[in-house]
Amino acid sequence: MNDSVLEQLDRVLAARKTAADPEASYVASLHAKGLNKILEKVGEEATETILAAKDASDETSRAELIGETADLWFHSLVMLSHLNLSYREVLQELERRFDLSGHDEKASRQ
Ligand SMILES: N=c1c2ncn([C@@H]3O[C@H](COP(=O)(O)OP(=O)(O)OP(=O)(O)O)[C@@H](O)[C@H]3O)c2ncn1[C@@H]1O[C@H](COP(=O)(O)O)[C@@H](O)[C@H]1O
Repeated sequence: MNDSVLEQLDRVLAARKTAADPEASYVASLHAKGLNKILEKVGEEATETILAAKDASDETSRAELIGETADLWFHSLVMLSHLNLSYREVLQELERRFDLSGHDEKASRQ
C-alpha cells in the first residue's frame, strides 16, 4: 500500500461530495444535510470521546476510546472537506508549529 489511509480516505470523501447518492452514502447524506448537521456530528463525537477518555481504565474501554476518537477524526475530515479543506492543511500547520518549537533541541537540553 503506497498511499496513507488519510490520502485514500481523502479521495473517497472528495468523490462522495460530488457524485454520490445520499441514500447510499453516509458521507453524501451529511453533505446533503449541510454544515450545521456536520458540525452537530463533530460536537457529538467530541463529547463521546471525552466521556470515553474519562472511563478508559481497562482494555475494553480503551478500545472504545480509540473507536470514538476515530469517529471524531472522521467527522472532522468530513467537515474540512465540506469547506474545501483537507487533512493536508492541518498537517502543514502541525509541521509549522513543530518546526517553530525547536522541539528536538529543547528535549535534548533537559
Ligand atoms: N470512516 C468512516 C466512518 N466512521 C464512522 N462512520 C459512520 O458515522 C456514523 C457515526 O455516527 P453515530 O455513532 O452517531 O451513529 P448514528 O446514530 O448512526 O448516526 P446519526 O444517525 O446521528 O447520523 C455511523 O453511521 C458510522 O457508520 C463512518 N462512515 C464512513 N467512513 C468511511 O467513509 C467512507 C465512505 O462512506 P460512505 O459515504 O458511507 O460510502 C467509507 O468507505 C469509510 O472508509
